Amino acid sequence: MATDFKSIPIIDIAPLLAKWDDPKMAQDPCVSEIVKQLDQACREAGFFYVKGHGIPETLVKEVRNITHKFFDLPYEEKLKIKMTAAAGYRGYQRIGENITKGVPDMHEAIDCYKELKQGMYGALGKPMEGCNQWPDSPQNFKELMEEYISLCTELSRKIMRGIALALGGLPGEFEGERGGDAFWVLRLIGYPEASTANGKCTPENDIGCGAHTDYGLLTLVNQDEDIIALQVRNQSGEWISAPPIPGTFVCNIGDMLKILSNGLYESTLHRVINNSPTYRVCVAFFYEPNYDAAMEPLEVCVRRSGGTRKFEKAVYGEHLVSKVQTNFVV
Ligand SMILES: N=C(N)NCCCC[C@H](N)C(=O)O
Ligand SMILES: O=C(O)CCC(=O)C(=O)O
Ligand SMILES: [Fe+2]
Repeated sequence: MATDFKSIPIIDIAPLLAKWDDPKMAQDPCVSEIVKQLDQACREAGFFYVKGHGIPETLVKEVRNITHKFFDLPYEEKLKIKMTAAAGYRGYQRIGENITKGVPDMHEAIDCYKELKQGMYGALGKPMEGCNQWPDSPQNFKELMEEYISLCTELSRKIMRGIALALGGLPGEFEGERGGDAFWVLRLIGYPEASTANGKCTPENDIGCGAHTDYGLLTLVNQDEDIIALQVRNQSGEWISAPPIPGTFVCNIGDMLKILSNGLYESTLHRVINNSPTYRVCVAFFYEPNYDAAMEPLEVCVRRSGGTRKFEKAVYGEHLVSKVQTNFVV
């Protein structure tokens, strides 16, 4: 968010996806063009839309539809998969349960995380250990989400190869020890329609999700069509809308990429306000580093940003746990 951007750029990443695996991808002129666009978007806004991402639109929609169906169920039914600390913070949370800067958010959600093998990361992994809780109804929920997670993981990995080049690194910069066993988070979120008085929506009353940054590397936002609710903060503090654009994901940078890039890219503040008369669903996929990866500024980024290391080492899993434990008072 280093500028006063007024809108969020759209990047067609199809040529990057076609060459993601090519040892000479960095020399390819079509890839270079996309890398340039990614670099500019990440420096200026920390947010961009991707089109040409290759995930079938039918699946993208179906994931939102089935999420609507789940949130339409009676409360008691949803409570069958209630999120608890003992379940590794996985499962359903009611409206107001997630807290941002001390204020309850007006959303309900199901949180899912990559499953960690018991004891795999010792004390570091313990708070997040547990099995994802999937509802029995609607049918096929788990299967659909698992397919979606797998496609989003692949897509994110390929976009991160473009971002690695944008930072002046090698394509595999975010693989291996940093991201070769990437952690992920999936949040299925429901934002109630704005409350109405005399048939009119009361503007700016309820914050669906308070201003925050995301925690990892890259977020892919799949939001309901026809409702404008996601807002991104620019340098002067204006809130710029990120309206839904069919066939795209909204992508944004997380805290770990801010560290890795030595602040060349920032994790931009954003929030959600659903002022529409319609219930809104968003499916957010968070692509993260390896759970136990220690993040520090890449050499090339330190050089490119004046030679001073701006951030201390941070372990991704520690960052996640500290966030999760302040989001929920369970
Ligand atoms: N994994 C992510 N990014 N989750 C987004 C939740 C943001 C709200 C949360 N209460 C917070 O304050 O972070
Ligand atoms: O609902 C949205 O559009 C975005 C949600 C979000 O920012 C988050 O869950 O981190
Ligand atoms: Fe977010």
